[in-house]
Amino acid sequence: MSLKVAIVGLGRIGRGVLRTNFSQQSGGRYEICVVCDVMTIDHVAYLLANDSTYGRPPFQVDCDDNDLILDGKRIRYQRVDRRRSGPSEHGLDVLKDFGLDVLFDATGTASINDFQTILERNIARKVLCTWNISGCDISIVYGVNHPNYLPDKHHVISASTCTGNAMVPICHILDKHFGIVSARIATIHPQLSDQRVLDGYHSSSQLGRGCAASIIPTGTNVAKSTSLVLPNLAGKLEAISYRVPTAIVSVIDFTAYLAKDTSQEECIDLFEQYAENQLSGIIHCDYGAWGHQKASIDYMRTDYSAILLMGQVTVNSKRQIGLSLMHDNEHAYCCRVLDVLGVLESKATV
Ligand SMILES: NC(=O)c1ccc[n+]([C@@H]2O[C@H](COP(=O)([O-])OP(=O)(O)OC[C@H]3O[C@@H](n4cnc5c(N)ncnc54)[C@H](O)[C@@H]3O)[C@@H](O)[C@H]2O)c1
Repeated sequence: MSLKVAIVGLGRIGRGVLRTNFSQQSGGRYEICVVCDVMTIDHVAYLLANDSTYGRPPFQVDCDDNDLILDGKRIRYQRVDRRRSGPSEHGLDVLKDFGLDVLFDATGTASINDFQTILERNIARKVLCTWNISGCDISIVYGVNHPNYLPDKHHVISASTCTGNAMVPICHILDKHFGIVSARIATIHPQLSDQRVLDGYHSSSQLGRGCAASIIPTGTNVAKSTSLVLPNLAGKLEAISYRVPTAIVSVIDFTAYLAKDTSQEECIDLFEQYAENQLSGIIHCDYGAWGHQKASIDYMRTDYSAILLMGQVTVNSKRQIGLSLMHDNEHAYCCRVLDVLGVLESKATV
């Protein structure tokens, strides 16, 4: 059964999922029948065709008054604005006509009540979103807990966050084999659209600082993302994020205290085994190029949720492990969103 999907929010992630869906399979891996944003349709076409980070997409982009046209395939565009008072005014009710299986929300601005309304009004059978939303039925990190998805029980689904998708598989391995006593996670994250370009007012003072001028310490939900999927780690993780003036690819610097003794060799073997077997396509062990460590930009457009820099794996005093991870925070995340859609599709009842 091919899922009928709507994308609401055509920002970095919404456009990324649209682009990746078309790049993975001619005509699209899934049937995205309608896409929505507050922008006019010409703005969407312009941003899809011209991307400062990834360049031009590998398909032709065009539009008319109602449809985006990607390599000749029409996708209906619906202008919506959830800030207006009720569902009939904000435009989402129109989506009922599409018989949607999944409304994929990549706005970052919706509430759990918005999602409940979508389900109650039969606008879509499932909602999938791109952040940790309180009250969702399940947070899925593909590769680790996606078999736990139950179609009769889980209707509002989170695909976790980009850093959650990187951190959870690694924590899963370490906790299963050695037990994590406590850990500190530092993410070094590229600029995001929630930051100011120049110093100005923002409800978070740090995110109001000019994004190109500084390395900006800020909060991150990665500890929450991780413990939502691995509840055994609740209360054991602390995290900080630094926003840096780059466009793409995140780094995670990770230190954990383990409950059992181990060695650098044992950990390297374990990561290699997982990368080749249970977590193939999700984690990758990277040894650089000709003995040289690559730079973050070299990992742009990689599909893996987490790339382990194998030259940086350290074990001190048998119980303290240090790791460096990299991941394309947009593209790899969009690949995982499509994988989660695949899980919903495989368990969909006709
Ligand atoms: N950028 C990343 O690296 C990344 C990775 C994983 C998850 N996420 C999450 O994905 C979400 C979106 O992030 P982004 O970087 O794509 O942000 P973005 O600002 O680039 O995109 C958000 C889009 O949603 C639209 N939008 C906002 N409110 C809307 C509304 N009420 N109705 C319709 N459209 C609306 C905006 O116009 C914009 O086009 C956030 O929750 C973020 O945490 C981002």
